[in-house]
Amino acid sequence: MPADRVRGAAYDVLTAVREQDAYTNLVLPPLLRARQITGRDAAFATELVSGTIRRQGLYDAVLAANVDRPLAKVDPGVLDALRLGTHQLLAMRVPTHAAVGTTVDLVRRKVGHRPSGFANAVLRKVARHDLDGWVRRVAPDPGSDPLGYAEVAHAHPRWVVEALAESLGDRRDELDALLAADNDAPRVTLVARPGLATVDELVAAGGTASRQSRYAVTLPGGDPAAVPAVAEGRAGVQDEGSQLVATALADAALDGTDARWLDTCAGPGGKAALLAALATERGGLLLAAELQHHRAVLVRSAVPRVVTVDGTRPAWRSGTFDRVMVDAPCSGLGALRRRPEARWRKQAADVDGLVPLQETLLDRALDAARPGGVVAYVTCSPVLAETRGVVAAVLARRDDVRLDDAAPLLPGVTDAAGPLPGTVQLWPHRHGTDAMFLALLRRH
Ligand SMILES: C[S@@+](CC[C@H](N)C(=O)[O-])C[C@H]1O[C@@H](n2cnc3c(N)ncnc32)[C@H](O)[C@@H]1O
Repeated sequence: MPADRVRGAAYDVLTAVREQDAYTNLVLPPLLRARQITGRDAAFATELVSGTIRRQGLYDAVLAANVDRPLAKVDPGVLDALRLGTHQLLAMRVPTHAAVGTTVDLVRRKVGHRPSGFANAVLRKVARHDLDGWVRRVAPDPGSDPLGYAEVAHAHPRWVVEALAESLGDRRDELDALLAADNDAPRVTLVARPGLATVDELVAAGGTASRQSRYAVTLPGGDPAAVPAVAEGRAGVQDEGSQLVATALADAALDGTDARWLDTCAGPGGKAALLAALATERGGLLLAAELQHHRAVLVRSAVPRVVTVDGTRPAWRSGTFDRVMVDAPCSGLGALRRRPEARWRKQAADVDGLVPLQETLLDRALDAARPGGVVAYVTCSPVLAETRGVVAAVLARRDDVRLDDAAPLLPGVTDAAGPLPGTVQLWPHRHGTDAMFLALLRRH
């Protein structure tokens, strides 16, 4: 059983996420390093924190059924500890005596002696049923209220359930699988940056080559920074979907020059690093642009030419680039696996606010492309307003652009038709990737 300092670390991350709006992915790794929590203990802490936050909506419904007052009246620190205990009981196969005993200890150490009896009583009640048993008790009937069931059983806010259901279109029967995939920890996937590292090198370091991206290798676990190619910046950690959309842009057929590439929304630089390596192999050059200076600085570690500019008011001449990537700021509803707290923080109104920016960024990116040049419009969201809506709106007001067929540019990928002909939509439950959307547009 991991020592209590592991659960103490998990509790402290939950506190930072709740009190300071911190991001799990930014807070957890340095905290584990600072407390010298490594190996299996680090993996346990990561699953404890991420799983607890992802499923918070469900765990709160379970706890509400076992507490005799509204959860809002429970001390927030005690509630965090109860959520951690509930995740261990219902999803981590920690024996009841260990999950309950360590949570009661945690409450005593972090909050005080008084609420420890309460925590003990509540968790003993939670331990009476398994996860499925609790879902049957606290979620609406899936037959009569499928979206209400999905909201509670898979712990997603209602508006997210509705947006994802809509984005599945005529495959709405996959909703449960999609939402369940959002609750799984994503595999750690590496990219072998072309010309700098090889897939064979990463396989020799213990990874498994993927059949979808020709540069992707998945790791069985452990710390990716321990792989020498990653430590040296020749390889990186990158979702396979991100690799696929970047290579699709690089592989699109092009007549004429192929030397000037642009990434208009480059920070923190994952796709820019891959595109820069591919451009360099062909004797070309990538210009990476990013609005926020601190994110532009991150891009610089892997890309030589980086500028801090607003992609809606570009500093480059129109009609000059052969290939352009617009990886637009988006709701991120396709990457919920990776950002445990994101689903609870975002609002439906965020999408409405993003769409005009996405349209303008795509418009300016099309201006930047030369006649015959190709533009990839990418989101890590499958929400139709951000994908189909943006592309259709921009196509409707321009007569110098057409939509290319992107599907043949992802030869290892099947069953990924997007919401407009020729577009691609990847899915966590079908492809094991983030739900990346890709449209390839061509200037003429
Ligand atoms: C989805 S992220 C890009 C991720 C990046 N391509 C990668 O693979 O690492 C979108 C980025 O667009 C940037 N951004 C937002 N508005 C922008 C604008 N008007 N011009 C340029 N970049 C912008 C955000 O700061 C953010 O870094």
